Amino acid sequence: MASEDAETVTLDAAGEVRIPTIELLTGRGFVTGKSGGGKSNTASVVAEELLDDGHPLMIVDTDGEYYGLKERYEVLHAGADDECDVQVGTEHADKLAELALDGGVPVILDVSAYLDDGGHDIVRATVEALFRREQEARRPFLLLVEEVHEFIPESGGLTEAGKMLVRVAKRGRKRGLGFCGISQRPANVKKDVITQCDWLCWHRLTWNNDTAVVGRVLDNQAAEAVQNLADGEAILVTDWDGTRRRVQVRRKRTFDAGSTPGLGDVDRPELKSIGEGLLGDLTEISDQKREHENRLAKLEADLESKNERIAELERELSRARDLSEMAEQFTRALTGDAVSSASQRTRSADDPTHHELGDFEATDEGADGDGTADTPTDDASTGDATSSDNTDTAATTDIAGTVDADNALDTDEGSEDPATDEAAGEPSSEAGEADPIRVADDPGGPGGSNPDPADGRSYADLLDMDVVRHEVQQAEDHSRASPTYAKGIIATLIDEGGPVSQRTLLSRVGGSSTDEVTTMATTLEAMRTVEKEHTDEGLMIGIDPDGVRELRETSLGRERTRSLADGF
Ligand SMILES: Nc1ncnc2c1ncn2[C@@H]1O[C@H](COP(=O)(O)OP(=O)(O)OP(=O)(O)O)[C@@H](O)[C@H]1O
Repeated sequence: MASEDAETVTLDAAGEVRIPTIELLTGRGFVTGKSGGGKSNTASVVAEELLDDGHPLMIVDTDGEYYGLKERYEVLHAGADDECDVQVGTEHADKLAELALDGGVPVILDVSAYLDDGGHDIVRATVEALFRREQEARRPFLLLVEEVHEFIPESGGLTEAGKMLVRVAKRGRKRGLGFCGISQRPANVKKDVITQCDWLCWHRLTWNNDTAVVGRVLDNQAAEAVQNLADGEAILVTDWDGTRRRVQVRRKRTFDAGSTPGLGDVDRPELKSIGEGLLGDLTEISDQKREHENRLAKLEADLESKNERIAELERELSRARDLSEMAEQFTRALTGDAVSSASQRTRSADDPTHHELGDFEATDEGADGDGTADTPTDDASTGDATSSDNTDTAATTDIAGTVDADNALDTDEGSEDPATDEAAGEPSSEAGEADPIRVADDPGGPGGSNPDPADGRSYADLLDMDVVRHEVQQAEDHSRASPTYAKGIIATLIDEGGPVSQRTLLSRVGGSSTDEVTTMATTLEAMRTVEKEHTDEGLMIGIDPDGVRELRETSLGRERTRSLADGF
């Protein structure tokens, strides 16, 4: 029966144990007793009494045993289990607090089915929301917490939920927020909280540690008495009237779910359903959360697929880079780099200072084995590609006819004036003075230009090439001269380091007349190894640098083509 006096609630069947409602709602209580002692029944009686009078409360139900209240009262059963009116998470905390405090809706926060820390999380969030909201609401409201030792243990640290409950226990009263902890092991509950309570209900306790707590909080007589209490019987201590009495709490009127194993296995009574309107707000939050989670899942899936696409594109890019690099190497091989690498090989292999005329007369191995002998026609096809090299302004040869590659390169880079380039044949006094190892500046005229200053080749270097030897051999073959006549002319031109007159050549290489020299020079000119020029001093014959360079380039080009072809 509901209390006749709205100012009090009655805990016993006889109606003699009355407690001021306000003390229950806003005070701090502690109900304890060993398993089966009757503490849950007592808590349910308190709840029934408050609900009878229309007072709201929230029960943190750790074992799913309070839903029986719904047999008589409209209580919102919120939790994780399907049997609950609504499934809630921390996102519902504010709404639960609002419904409870502003709407006056009694709530069972059933945390029995949450996994891991889920129960503590929702307790923390909801109690925090209640505490915050009570700042404004100031509505007398009782928070009942089962198995409170799990949240506020005597030893060990407090979880966030525990800290929040301690906060309510210590400061809730001023806001109208009452607190009642329930535990079967008082020894395990933080003593600060127990000793701060305004009302305490000690059911049967038998464990020494627990009765010792009774002894400390009350006295030895109580510690002795508490061990012999019957089911539902308790020592009730109330601060507001300073009394301690032995009472028999009545049996609760609503369904006793505590005596059954679980939510699903019980033959449940008809339970009062909570209004659809109340659930609407909570389910809307659930829908929003589900929508949010779906959106998040979709975004994560999109992100994953984009990451996969990025990885795929990166792989493609890497492959493209490899191909591009390959193509670049191929292009370099077909163009400049092959020339320069060939030049490098030639430079490192040849020591120009050791080129003797005897080398030049060595056995000719240069004839192409494949029958594609270098011809003047072939030479012309590559002549343009390197003709610009012929613009050296201070081309000089050293003692052995060697060109200093670096100096020549510097000079080459410094010559930007085409007019200067055209005058390349003129002797440069500066160049001659600047470098003591050079004994002959470019004298101009036939053979006066260095054939290839850029890569440091001397005439001897160039003429020692197989291709040139081949041309010289051809020249000899096409003339009636002695087999070494052409070589003799070339050797003399190299030895002299510049153009040589027809007569000088005759005296050096011998022969019946200058006509013989002229004929051979003409043949060599056709082969593009020498060039002739008629001057006041008579016919001057010199090395044809352009021709020799073209011969060389053509030969290198062929080498390159052959090596690339071999590579495929
Ligand atoms: N006031 C009471 N009068 C008669 N019997 C009672 C009373 N309180 C409890 N009981 C009996 O004791 C049983 C256990 O009660 P209750 O569930 O309240 O104990 P408890 O201390 O909460 O136990 P547990 O800690 O295991 O939940 C009840 O099912 C009931 O049979």
